[in-house]
Amino acid sequence: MLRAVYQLYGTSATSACIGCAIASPKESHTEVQPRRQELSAEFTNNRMALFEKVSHYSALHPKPVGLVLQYGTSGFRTNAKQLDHIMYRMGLLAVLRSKKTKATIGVMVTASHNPEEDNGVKLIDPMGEMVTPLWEEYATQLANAEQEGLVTALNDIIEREAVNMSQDASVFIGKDTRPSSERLSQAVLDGVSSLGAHGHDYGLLTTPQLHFMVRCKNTDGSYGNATMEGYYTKLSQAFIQLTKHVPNRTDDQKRLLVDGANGIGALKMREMEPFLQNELQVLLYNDGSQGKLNYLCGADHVKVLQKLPQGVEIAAGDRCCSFDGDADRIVYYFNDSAGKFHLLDGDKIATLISIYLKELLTQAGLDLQVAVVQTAYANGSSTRYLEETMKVTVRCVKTGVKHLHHAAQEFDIGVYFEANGHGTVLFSKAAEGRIKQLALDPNTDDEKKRAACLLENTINLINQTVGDAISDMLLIEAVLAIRDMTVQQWNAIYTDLPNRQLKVKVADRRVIDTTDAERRAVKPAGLQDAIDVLVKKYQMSRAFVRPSGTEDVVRVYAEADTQENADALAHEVSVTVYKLAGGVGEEPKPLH
Ligand SMILES: CC(=O)N[C@H]1[C@@H](OP(=O)(O)O)O[C@H](CO)[C@@H](O)[C@@H]1O
Ligand SMILES: [Mg+2]
Repeated sequence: MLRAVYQLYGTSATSACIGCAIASPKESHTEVQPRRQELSAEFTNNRMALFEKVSHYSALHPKPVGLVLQYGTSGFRTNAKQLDHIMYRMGLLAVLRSKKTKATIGVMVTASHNPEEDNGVKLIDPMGEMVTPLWEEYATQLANAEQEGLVTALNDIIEREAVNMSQDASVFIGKDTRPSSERLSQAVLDGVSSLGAHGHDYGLLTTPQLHFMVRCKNTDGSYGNATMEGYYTKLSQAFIQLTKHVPNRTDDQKRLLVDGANGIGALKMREMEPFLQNELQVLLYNDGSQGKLNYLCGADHVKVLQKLPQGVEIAAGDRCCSFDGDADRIVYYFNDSAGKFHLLDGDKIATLISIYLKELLTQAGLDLQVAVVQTAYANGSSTRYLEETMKVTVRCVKTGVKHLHHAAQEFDIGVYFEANGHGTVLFSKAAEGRIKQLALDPNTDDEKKRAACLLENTINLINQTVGDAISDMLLIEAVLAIRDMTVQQWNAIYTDLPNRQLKVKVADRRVIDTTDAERRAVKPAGLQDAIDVLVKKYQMSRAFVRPSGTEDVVRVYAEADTQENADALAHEVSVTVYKLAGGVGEEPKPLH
């Protein structure tokens, strides 16, 4: 197994020019040559000892021969049985990333809304954002190296990134409540320690909480304290500040039903409750004491099936929300007095928050641009409302939070939400500065000061690193209270176009290629033309297809003037995909 190391370093010690520790052998500075050789030998010995340790421990986390996995839309995600070697290797990669960035890196063990048997892992960069795309590629390379090639693959990354191996490293690790998460996070820790680095294990916490911790650590506490208490204190204080001036909030207004998806979000809501000092009265369902994670409950179930989760006792008009399995997504809903279900998804959340922010900015007299970032899955009515009624800039990007986050960073205030409820708000440094300055300025008039203070507390309430169900929930609750709005009034801002999402199984989903933020298919030939013909048959219609980044399926989305038409269009497009893109199994059947 160690042959690769000897091949790399055995023949010529001076060729080991990695990082800044060793000067290039091509330089001909004769005076320093002996010292350099001495250093090189020591360096080589250290590196070999390190790699021997990596090899030794990696044998305890062996890769199934031939297994190929990809760092997908949201990290690696598959059946938990296939992930032990991936976890170990992500521990190694996190150490390299930490040395490279000279900062703490996060590793989260979770498979979010996937079934309980699955698991996954994602890396968190220094400011709490998703790891940069180039390192996603490294993650895939390292994950797929066969056992005997692991050290070579590791060394390749070290060389390409000129990682200084003598730099200290620090890695934060967290996990969700899946039964496999304990063992898998231990494998991450093994990877971290086999490269001689320090891993801090937070144990159970939500994905966005780990993102928060990483950012706190790397900003020396200016974002908050990197502890659970630090997180709860920061958010609950901001929430209490925001709601304390709202007159006569009734118990009904403070009451919220929360579906915890039988996951980590439920545990953390319980922990947070005392910090909220009864300003929010949470009735927690699917808290994990009985049901299975994500099973017939949680944000994804509610959004995709457009119906209530099991296990929630809802009365007409009750305001409810669902988290997903790692609490980075949230959707709201209610049943009206006729028993009809109404969903308030990521698009409705983005709209509510944008209205609130725009109004405060006007009151504060601050000329800051608010933009909303969506994906092709955003309901057409939301885009129309935002552009035509609210006159905000709307940007459409590819599916996946990293794309939304990136686009949102371009604006003073970027509100981004996927329709499924994953999103947050980003404030540029300049925008934050101007808001804070106005709140402090003794010459600011009362109305402006009030608006600036509300904006300042809003910033503190938002987890700007990534979508966060708890933080988003508190923000929505605060906005509804401040604006004295009911969930019904919020829902009436615009009416969703009926829509349908379907999945089609094909032999190889890579035969589909898309453009225009995934709204048009450029491959296979003829597919887009066929979709265009189908779309023309219906009123107010739109449809697109794209290969999923997290499941082995092609996703179909359609919307139209009525639910029947949306269903029919989605079905017809599914059949077209099946026929033109190599469908497998039975041909899709009509929904009705
Ligand atoms: C239509 C849809 O909801 N797609 C989800 C899903 O991605 P797919 O690439 O569609 O499988 O999982 C992603 C990760 O959680 C999430 O970012 C995305 O929005
Ligand atoms: Mg999630």
